[in-house]
Amino acid sequence: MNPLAGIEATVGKDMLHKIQTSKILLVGGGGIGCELLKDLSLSGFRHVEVIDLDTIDISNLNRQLLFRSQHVGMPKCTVGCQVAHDMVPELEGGESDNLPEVIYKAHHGNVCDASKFHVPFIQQFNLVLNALDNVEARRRVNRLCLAAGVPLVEAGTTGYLGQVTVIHKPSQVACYECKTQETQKVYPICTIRSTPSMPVHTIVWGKELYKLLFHSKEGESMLYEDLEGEEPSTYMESVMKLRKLLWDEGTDPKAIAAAVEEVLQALYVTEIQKQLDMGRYKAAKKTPTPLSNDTLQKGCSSSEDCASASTTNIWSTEHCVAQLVDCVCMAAKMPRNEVLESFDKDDDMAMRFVTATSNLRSHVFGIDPLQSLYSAKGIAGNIIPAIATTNAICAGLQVLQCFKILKEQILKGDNRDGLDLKDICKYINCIRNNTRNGLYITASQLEPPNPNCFVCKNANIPLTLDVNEFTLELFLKLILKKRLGFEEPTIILGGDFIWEEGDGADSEEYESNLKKVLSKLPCGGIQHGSVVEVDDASQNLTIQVTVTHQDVWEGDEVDDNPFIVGDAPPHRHEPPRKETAEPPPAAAAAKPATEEDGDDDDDDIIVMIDEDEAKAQTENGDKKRPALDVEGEAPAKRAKTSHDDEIEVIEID
Ligand SMILES: Nc1ncnc2c1ncn2[C@@H]1O[C@H](COP(=O)(O)OP(=O)(O)OP(=O)(O)O)[C@@H](O)[C@H]1O
Ligand SMILES: [Zn+2]
Repeated sequence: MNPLAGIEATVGKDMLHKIQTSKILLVGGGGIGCELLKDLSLSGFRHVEVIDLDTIDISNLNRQLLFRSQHVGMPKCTVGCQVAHDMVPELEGGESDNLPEVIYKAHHGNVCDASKFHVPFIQQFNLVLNALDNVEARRRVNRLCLAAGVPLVEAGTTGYLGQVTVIHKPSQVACYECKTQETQKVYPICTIRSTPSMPVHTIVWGKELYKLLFHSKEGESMLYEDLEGEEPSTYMESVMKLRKLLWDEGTDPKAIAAAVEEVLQALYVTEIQKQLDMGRYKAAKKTPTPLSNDTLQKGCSSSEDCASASTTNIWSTEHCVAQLVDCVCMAAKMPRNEVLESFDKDDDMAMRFVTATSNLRSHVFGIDPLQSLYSAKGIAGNIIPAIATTNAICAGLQVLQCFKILKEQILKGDNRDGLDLKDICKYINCIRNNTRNGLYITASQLEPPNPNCFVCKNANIPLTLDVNEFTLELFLKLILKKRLGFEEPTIILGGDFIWEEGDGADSEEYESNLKKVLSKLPCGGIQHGSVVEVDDASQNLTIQVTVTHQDVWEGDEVDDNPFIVGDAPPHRHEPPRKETAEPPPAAAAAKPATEEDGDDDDDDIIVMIDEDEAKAQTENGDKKRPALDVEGEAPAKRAKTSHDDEIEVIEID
């Protein structure tokens, strides 16, 4: 019996032959990647190459079906390729002899490595499948495929939700970067500081409290207040005292324990009572209740073993107090450089600290439910558990899109540019609650490119900054690399080179420009109205940036170096205009960047904004379509488009 008879009956002889002779590149060998490898091999694909940078972790085994416990520690791509290779069905009677050899080739590395994965590499393949979990890598593959003219079948899942789409420049369809990738949830600062109402608010507060105690620069925490300033919160003095003791070497552990008790008293009793006395919570739905002195004292004198406390049970308030004392005393004993400056969900002490501190605050503010360490970790790290079934469904849908592309390639022969997938492929959504028509999987037409997309439409980028404060170094790091995804930028001003890097570049020649502010660069410098050209040969990308100079914004420290990519708002500190129905400029809520932004923790998708900005955002509504995969954030529902009425059931044609 021919093991591929089923496939042949479904797709036809010519298509099966195309499947057997095509070359496929798969980027990412994790949850979706394993499903894809299984689907591809069982469908008869004989040449598949996989790029993945990771090794197999024990936590992957529940859903990454090609891996077993003996594979833990080995590269995902190597094991995935071996297992999938052995699953490719061979035909009986030597019929497979006329077919190309079965090659499942692993590339253990980062797809952003321009020395290995470049446009000519991509051009070897009939199509590329993405099974990634982060924006940076997706952005890179998007650009490589656009430059190479190779179709990309992109997918992402978040819990029960999944999306699949096809990107192909010659087909004039939207690319991955045509829409802003929303990666941050926004909470007003005042909610976090004074009026929390949800567990996530107290967890964010706990992370900031961690920073206030352990970060080398206390000002990095949004809870920081200057003791010399106007009416600092009552806890600032005791927190600063504890910080000093922690930073001084050889402090008596008893002094630390006493100082922690003082901080707890100030945070959960004195400050709350002060706010109540000032009538702050008169109109609030729930009035906070200060922590009882009895709980504080019992917790502080507890001798429970905190390090091995349950991670799945909810700790009592007394135990939370004991945990905080234990965490701070433990940090005091550690060498300074071993205590993390900012919270990391994978650091045991940091996680115990944040669980305890946020639960005490939730208790005081009557916020339900209190969290176990395990569930607090989910919220703090914004983890939505991956669901194997969603991955399997999306991978299957990706392979169906592959069939459509390959069928079109049979019709168009070798003419890469003649391929038009606009009306062939679909944008597919997997949803948790069915549509009015009872569908859980919906498909709509691929959207056209965004005319303002600088990646696929070479649109000019407006950039607003202070040219007398911004150095070339910051321009490269914060704007070109971090914000715009350039790998090896070359900067040209009025026809002359200002900066060059990458293969064969003579960066040393331009080294002296790095520390210069933009207006003082050679060739007349970058001034108000200058048009700067930036090339990146590694991704065949050339852009033009039109610079608008704006003096350092009122109220901002020069060191914060704010900038706005996109249309600048009339004035960043202008109050929201209530009467206007006009949507805000795309970048109006852009967060001022600091140099530290480059070290952002990927898990930290929560930002704080001030009340005015928060109101402006809610009043104007969020018009963005959610990202294909927003790490850890439910893509909710796709914004309604003109195509949404054309929902259809997926079928193989
Ligand atoms: N820049 C990159 N280059 C190559 N592979 C990448 C890159 N970024 C991510 N990946 C790979 O993409 C895969 C994504 O798979 P998945 O979302 O299942 O993540 P995971 O790390 O396996 O699971 P989890 O994060 O849930 O533990 C991972 O195997 C990861 O190694
Ligand atoms: Zn685009």
